Amino acid sequence: MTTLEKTKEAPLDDAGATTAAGSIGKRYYTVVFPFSNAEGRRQVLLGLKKRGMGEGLWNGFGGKVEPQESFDECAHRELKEECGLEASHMRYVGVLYMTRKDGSAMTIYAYTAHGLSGAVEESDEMKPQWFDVADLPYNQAYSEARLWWPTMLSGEFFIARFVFSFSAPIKHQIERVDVSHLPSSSSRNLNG
Ligand SMILES: Nc1ncnc2c1[nH]c(=O)n2[C@H]1C[C@H](O)[C@@H](COP(=O)(O)OP(=O)(O)OP(=O)(O)O)O1
Repeated sequence: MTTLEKTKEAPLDDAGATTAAGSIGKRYYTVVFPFSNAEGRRQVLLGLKKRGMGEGLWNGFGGKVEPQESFDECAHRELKEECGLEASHMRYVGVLYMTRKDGSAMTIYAYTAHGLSGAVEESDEMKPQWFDVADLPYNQAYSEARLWWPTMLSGEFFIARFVFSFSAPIKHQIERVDVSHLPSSSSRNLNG
Protein backbone atom coordinates (compact mmCIF):
# COMPACT_ATOMS: atom_id res chain seq x y z
CA MET A 1 0.00 0.00 0.00
CA THR A 2 1.34 3.47 -0.80
CA THR A 3 0.26 6.90 0.33
CA LEU A 4 0.79 9.96 -1.82
CA GLU A 5 1.23 13.48 -0.53
CA LYS A 6 1.18 16.29 -3.07
CA THR A 7 1.36 20.02 -2.67
CA LYS A 8 0.50 20.86 -6.28
CA GLU A 9 -1.90 19.32 -8.72
CA ALA A 10 0.52 19.27 -11.66
CA PRO A 11 2.47 16.03 -12.09
CA LEU A 12 6.19 16.22 -11.47
CA ASP A 13 7.11 14.90 -14.88
CA ASP A 14 5.98 18.05 -16.67
CA ALA A 15 9.19 19.80 -15.56
CA GLY A 16 11.62 17.22 -16.82
CA ALA A 17 11.46 14.80 -13.92
CA THR A 18 10.14 11.31 -14.41
CA THR A 19 7.85 9.23 -12.25
CA ALA A 20 10.03 6.15 -12.70
CA ALA A 21 12.04 5.76 -9.50
CA GLY A 22 15.76 5.59 -10.08
CA SER A 23 15.88 7.00 -13.56
CA ILE A 24 16.52 10.69 -13.07
CA GLY A 25 19.56 10.90 -10.82
CA LYS A 26 22.78 12.20 -12.32
CA ARG A 27 24.79 12.96 -9.17
CA TYR A 28 24.60 10.60 -6.20
CA TYR A 29 24.79 11.58 -2.53
CA THR A 30 24.03 10.09 0.86
CA VAL A 31 22.72 11.82 3.96
CA VAL A 32 22.77 10.15 7.40
CA PHE A 33 20.80 11.00 10.55
CA PRO A 34 22.21 9.41 13.76
CA PHE A 35 19.57 8.64 16.42
CA SER A 36 19.83 8.31 20.18
CA ASN A 37 17.36 7.42 22.90
CA ALA A 38 19.58 8.30 25.85
CA GLU A 39 17.66 9.06 29.06
CA GLY A 40 14.37 8.49 27.24
CA ARG A 41 14.83 11.47 24.94
CA ARG A 42 14.55 10.68 21.25
CA GLN A 43 17.23 12.81 19.65
CA VAL A 44 18.88 13.21 16.28
CA LEU A 45 22.41 14.49 15.65
CA LEU A 46 22.62 17.23 13.02
CA GLY A 47 25.65 19.09 11.73
CA LEU A 48 25.99 22.80 10.99
CA LYS A 49 27.73 22.99 7.60
CA LYS A 50 30.87 25.12 7.91
CA ARG A 51 31.81 25.49 4.24
CA GLY A 52 30.68 24.87 0.67
CA MET A 53 27.20 23.94 -0.46
CA GLY A 54 24.69 24.41 2.37
CA GLU A 55 27.06 26.50 4.52
CA GLY A 56 25.28 27.79 7.65
CA LEU A 57 22.52 25.15 7.44
CA TRP A 58 21.80 22.18 9.72
CA ASN A 59 21.58 18.79 8.01
CA GLY A 60 22.40 15.14 8.38
CA PHE A 61 25.93 13.98 7.56
CA GLY A 62 26.75 13.02 4.02
CA GLY A 63 28.20 13.83 0.66
CA LYS A 64 28.98 12.56 -2.78
CA VAL A 65 29.27 8.84 -3.44
CA GLU A 66 32.85 8.17 -4.56
CA PRO A 67 33.66 6.02 -7.63
CA GLN A 68 33.86 2.30 -6.72
CA GLU A 69 32.04 2.96 -3.42
CA SER A 70 28.61 1.55 -2.52
CA PHE A 71 25.93 3.85 -1.11
CA ASP A 72 26.17 2.06 2.24
CA GLU A 73 29.96 2.48 2.30
CA CYS A 74 29.56 6.18 1.51
CA ALA A 75 27.05 6.58 4.36
CA HIS A 76 29.44 4.97 6.89
CA ARG A 77 32.45 6.93 5.59
CA GLU A 78 30.73 10.33 5.62
CA LEU A 79 29.31 9.71 9.12
CA LYS A 80 32.78 8.93 10.48
CA GLU A 81 34.51 11.77 8.59
CA GLU A 82 32.01 14.47 9.46
CA CYS A 83 31.13 13.74 13.11
CA GLY A 84 33.45 10.96 14.34
CA LEU A 85 30.71 8.37 14.92
CA GLU A 86 30.38 4.77 13.75
CA ALA A 87 27.07 2.91 13.48
CA SER A 88 26.46 -0.82 13.95
CA HIS A 89 23.19 -0.49 12.05
CA MET A 90 22.73 1.86 9.12
CA ARG A 91 19.10 1.80 7.96
CA TYR A 92 18.26 2.91 4.42
CA VAL A 93 15.04 4.88 4.89
CA GLY A 94 14.36 6.63 1.62
CA VAL A 95 15.51 8.21 -1.60
CA LEU A 96 15.18 11.78 -2.85
CA TYR A 97 15.15 12.66 -6.53
CA MET A 98 15.82 16.35 -7.07
CA THR A 99 15.66 18.07 -10.45
CA ARG A 100 16.00 21.63 -11.61
CA LYS A 101 14.36 23.16 -14.62
CA ASP A 102 17.82 23.53 -16.22
CA GLY A 103 17.94 19.72 -16.38
CA SER A 104 20.46 19.17 -13.57
CA ALA A 105 19.58 16.50 -11.07
CA MET A 106 20.77 14.87 -7.88
CA THR A 107 19.77 11.69 -6.10
CA ILE A 108 20.19 11.49 -2.32
CA TYR A 109 20.01 8.20 -0.41
CA ALA A 110 18.82 8.84 3.16
CA TYR A 111 19.84 6.71 6.14
CA THR A 112 19.24 6.65 9.86
CA ALA A 113 22.16 5.46 12.00
CA HIS A 114 21.73 3.36 15.16
CA GLY A 115 23.99 1.52 17.59
CA LEU A 116 26.39 4.44 17.71
CA SER A 117 29.95 4.26 18.99
CA GLY A 118 32.80 6.72 19.23
CA ALA A 119 32.84 10.30 20.38
CA VAL A 120 30.98 13.09 18.62
CA GLU A 121 33.65 15.37 17.16
CA GLU A 122 33.52 18.58 15.18
CA SER A 123 35.10 18.25 11.74
CA ASP A 124 36.37 20.84 9.29
CA GLU A 125 33.03 20.48 7.46
CA MET A 126 30.41 20.06 10.20
CA LYS A 127 29.69 21.27 13.75
CA PRO A 128 27.52 18.51 15.32
CA GLN A 129 24.74 19.05 17.88
CA TRP A 130 21.97 16.83 19.30
CA PHE A 131 18.36 17.98 18.83
CA ASP A 132 15.10 16.63 20.24
CA VAL A 133 13.14 15.26 17.27
CA ALA A 134 10.22 17.51 18.22
CA ASP A 135 12.42 20.61 18.02
CA LEU A 136 14.41 20.47 14.80
CA PRO A 137 15.86 23.67 13.28
CA TYR A 138 13.77 23.78 10.11
CA ASN A 139 14.27 27.56 9.88
CA GLN A 140 18.01 26.99 9.41
CA ALA A 141 18.00 23.97 7.11
CA TYR A 142 17.56 23.31 3.38
CA SER A 143 14.13 24.62 2.41
CA GLU A 144 12.93 21.15 1.43
CA ALA A 145 13.83 19.65 4.82
CA ARG A 146 10.47 20.49 6.43
CA LEU A 147 8.78 18.57 3.59
CA TRP A 148 10.55 15.22 4.05
CA TRP A 149 12.23 15.07 7.48
CA PRO A 150 8.88 14.28 9.20
CA THR A 151 8.49 11.23 6.94
CA MET A 152 12.11 10.21 7.62
CA LEU A 153 11.42 10.57 11.36
CA SER A 154 8.31 8.38 11.08
CA GLY A 155 10.47 5.44 10.02
CA GLU A 156 8.35 4.66 6.95
CA PHE A 157 10.32 4.06 3.75
CA PHE A 158 9.76 6.87 1.28
CA ILE A 159 10.44 7.99 -2.28
CA ALA A 160 10.55 11.79 -2.52
CA ARG A 161 10.60 13.83 -5.70
CA PHE A 162 11.34 17.54 -5.85
CA VAL A 163 11.46 20.06 -8.66
CA PHE A 164 13.44 23.19 -7.79
CA SER A 165 13.51 26.68 -9.13
CA PHE A 166 16.87 27.94 -7.88
CA SER A 167 16.97 26.77 -4.23
CA ALA A 168 13.18 26.66 -3.68
CA PRO A 169 11.15 23.49 -4.21
CA ILE A 170 8.25 24.43 -6.51
CA LYS A 171 6.74 20.94 -6.66
CA HIS A 172 7.12 17.91 -4.52
CA GLN A 173 5.69 14.46 -4.04
CA ILE A 174 6.47 12.10 -1.18
CA GLU A 175 5.42 8.48 -1.59
CA ARG A 176 5.44 6.35 1.54
CA VAL A 177 6.17 2.73 0.70
CA ASP A 178 5.22 -0.18 2.92
CA VAL A 179 8.28 -2.47 3.02
CA SER A 180 7.15 -4.48 6.04
CA HIS A 181 6.70 -7.60 3.89
CA LEU A 182 10.38 -7.58 2.88
CA PRO A 183 12.54 -10.21 4.62
CA SER A 184 15.29 -7.79 5.58
CA SER A 185 16.27 -5.37 8.31
CA SER A 186 14.79 -2.59 6.18
CA SER A 187 11.35 -3.69 7.38
CA ARG A 188 12.18 -3.06 11.04
CA ASN A 189 11.41 0.31 12.52
CA LEU A 190 14.60 1.12 14.41
CA ASN A 191 14.08 4.86 14.64
CA GLY A 192 14.37 6.05 18.17
N1 LIG B 1 19.00 20.75 -1.64
C1 LIG B 1 20.20 20.16 -1.44
N2 LIG B 1 21.24 20.49 -2.23
C2 LIG B 1 22.46 19.91 -2.02
N3 LIG B 1 22.72 18.98 -1.06
C3 LIG B 1 21.68 18.62 -0.28
C4 LIG B 1 20.39 19.18 -0.42
N4 LIG B 1 19.58 18.65 0.51
C5 LIG B 1 20.31 17.77 1.22
O1 LIG B 1 19.93 17.05 2.16
N5 LIG B 1 21.58 17.76 0.73
C6 LIG B 1 22.68 16.94 1.29
C7 LIG B 1 23.24 15.86 0.40
C8 LIG B 1 24.62 15.68 0.98
O2 LIG B 1 24.51 14.90 2.18
C9 LIG B 1 25.00 17.08 1.38
C10 LIG B 1 25.80 17.80 0.30
O3 LIG B 1 27.00 17.12 0.12
P1 LIG B 1 28.42 17.89 0.00
O4 LIG B 1 28.82 18.39 1.34
O5 LIG B 1 28.36 18.87 -1.08
O6 LIG B 1 29.32 16.68 -0.46
P2 LIG B 1 30.80 16.34 -0.07
O7 LIG B 1 31.17 15.14 -0.87
O8 LIG B 1 30.94 16.21 1.42
O9 LIG B 1 31.48 17.60 -0.61
P3 LIG B 1 32.95 18.14 -0.48
O10 LIG B 1 32.86 19.30 0.48
O11 LIG B 1 33.82 17.04 0.03
O12 LIG B 1 33.26 18.56 -1.88
O13 LIG B 1 23.78 17.79 1.59
